[in-house]
Amino acid sequence: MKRPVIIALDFPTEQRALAFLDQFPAEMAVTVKIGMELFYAAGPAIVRAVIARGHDVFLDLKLHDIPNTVEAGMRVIGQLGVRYTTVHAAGGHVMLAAAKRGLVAGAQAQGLPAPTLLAITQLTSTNQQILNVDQQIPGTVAASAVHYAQVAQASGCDGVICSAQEVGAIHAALGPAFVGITPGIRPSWAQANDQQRIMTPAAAAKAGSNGLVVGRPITQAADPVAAYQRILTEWSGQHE
Ligand SMILES: O=C(O)c1cc(=O)[nH]c(=O)n1[C@@H]1O[C@H](COP(=O)(O)O)[C@@H](O)[C@H]1O
Repeated sequence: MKRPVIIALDFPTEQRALAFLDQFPAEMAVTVKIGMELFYAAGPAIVRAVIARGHDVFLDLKLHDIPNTVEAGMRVIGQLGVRYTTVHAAGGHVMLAAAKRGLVAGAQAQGLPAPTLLAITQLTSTNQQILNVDQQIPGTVAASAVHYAQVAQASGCDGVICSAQEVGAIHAALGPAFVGITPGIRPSWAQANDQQRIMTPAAAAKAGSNGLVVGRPITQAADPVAAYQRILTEWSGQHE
């Protein structure tokens, strides 16, 4: 299976996002994540523009609403030609199953392969205090992440978004084929920012992560292409 280093294209405008991508050699296809900031600013047009340049798109809109609304939203996302998309596992079984149904129906309507549906378990910005006090969920963050992964798998999701700190436990509980994509990645030379449950690319690879999501350590680097390649080398070096 392809193990991508997914670049989080967290920019406020289409111009800034495309100018960032212009720094990469034309023949270098990458996987980029378009999240709420860029999508709210530039809509489906930026998704199509990035795909037209030959890149894979992970559309990260983290749907969480009543099942009917999520199913309808996913039907539209399924028509865009993206490789991955996200939903919140906290929405529960009925909503997650509706998300999968909508995504598959949308892709089929366009004759496209269905995107990989990834459920958010516990955000990498969540710590023990947020879990126990704000969310009123007892136990550890890791136990909650594994639980949400079980709900996601039982509902037809293809994998989860989790911290690399939990991906080993999720694979142990649910099998290695269930995809675990891990943000909260910080090379030793980068700042943590607002992330709480972080890991280096090498440690995430050893823990069994199926793909990294990396934003600021690449997008805010003085030389983003060099930063991307440095992370790629650290990450893929551990898989050989
Ligand atoms: O769904 C995500 O991609 C996501 C889930 C999560 O638990 N934590 C997390 O950081 N992300 C996203 O991953 C990216 C991380 O960006 P940096 O912290 O700049 O590397 C952002 O676009 C976040 O929205």
